[in-house]
Amino acid sequence: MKLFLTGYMGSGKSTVAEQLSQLLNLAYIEMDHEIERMEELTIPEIFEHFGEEYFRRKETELLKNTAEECIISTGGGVILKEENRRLLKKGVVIYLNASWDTICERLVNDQTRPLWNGNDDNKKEHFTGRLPLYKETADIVIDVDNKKPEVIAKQIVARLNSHH
Ligand SMILES: Nc1ncnc2c1ncn2[C@@H]1O[C@H](COP(=O)(O)OP(=O)(O)OP(=O)(O)O)[C@@H](O)[C@H]1O
Ligand SMILES: O=C(O)C1=C[C@@H](O)[C@@H](O)[C@H](O)C1
Ligand SMILES: [Mg+2]
Repeated sequence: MKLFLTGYMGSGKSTVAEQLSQLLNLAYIEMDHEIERMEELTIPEIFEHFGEEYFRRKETELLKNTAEECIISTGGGVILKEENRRLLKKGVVIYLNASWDTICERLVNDQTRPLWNGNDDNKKEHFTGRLPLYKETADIVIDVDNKKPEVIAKQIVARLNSHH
């Protein structure tokens, strides 16, 4: 079983992947970290030197090479490419649905996400524009506002048990 965690920047994919990995005793892969490790550069550096298109190609390559039995914490933009959305269908896609207010609270001082920039209107448009893609790709939707990571992980396990 391949479990993909999806959601906007700051929705908690990386945090929840770790909790879920303990509960299910499954290894987890953090796509952003893997790409940073392979490229020997940070994400802001990759975007700065090679551009977003290059980063997106690396994401697709990595998606094609993920192991069968694991949890994959995806990058927030993985749902942008049609090809990626098709690759996600090979596993169970769990969308962490966070509200705009929650995302803003969590990312208020964040400097590590190159696409979290501009004024509030730009950011909100970016967030809103992606929501249909997260929804369309999801097998399971988990609302994450005001929940602790361990609660979210337990809810995911419960939903997986009732998911066929
Ligand atoms: N359930 C939660 N409750 C409170 N804070 C949380 C929760 N989940 C994550 N956070 C905090 O929110 C921030 C973003 O979380 P995280 O890095 O896991 O998000 P992400 O979805 O992996 O983002 P990205 O797509 O940019 O990698 C972190 O500071 C994390 O500690
Ligand atoms: O939402 C996005 O497009 C991104 C999210 C992060 O996880 C990183 O993959 C990168 O900063 C791009
Ligand atoms: Mg992350």
